[in-house]
Amino acid sequence: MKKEFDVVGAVIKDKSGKIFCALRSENMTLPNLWEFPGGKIEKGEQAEESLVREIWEELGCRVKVKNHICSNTHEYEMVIVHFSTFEVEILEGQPVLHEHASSIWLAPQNLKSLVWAEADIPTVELLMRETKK
Ligand SMILES: Nc1nc2c([nH]c(=O)n2[C@H]2C[C@H](O)[C@@H](COP(=O)(O)OP(=O)(O)OP(=O)(O)O)O2)c(=O)[nH]1
Repeated sequence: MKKEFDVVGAVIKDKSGKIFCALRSENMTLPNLWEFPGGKIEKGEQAEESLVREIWEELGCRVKVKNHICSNTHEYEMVIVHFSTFEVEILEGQPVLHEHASSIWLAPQNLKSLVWAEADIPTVELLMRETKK
């Protein structure tokens, strides 16, 4: 049986509405794919708590979790990921890459120029649709 994980991802927007996108490094699972920073929800954690912890570990900044954006399940070759994204606001600091290979701030309409982890596509499409309204 495939392993299943609950995973949270953060949609961080700057003042102009650009979104923070992070590139998974070669030594991570799903290498060289773009994602929303975050990670697996650990036992006993709420999704929001995990996201605050993961962003602190991965990007060294303090964040507040705002609204839920999207939840979906994606079956990869090796694992099944239950993925939820939330908009987060930076309270303190700026993202510094501790684990990712690279990062970029992109306007929502340009998000599709990156190659995303497959579980992230529903969030990417929703963010792109929102700006067209
Ligand atoms: N963080 C994150 N993981 C994602 C995204 N999309 C997606 O499919 N994933 C997958 C990749 C991994 O299989 C899983 C999360 O793993 P991770 O390596 O980021 O999480 P983690 O730091 O808690 O894991 P670990 O290395 O401590 O085991 O979810 C995304 O946008 N952000």
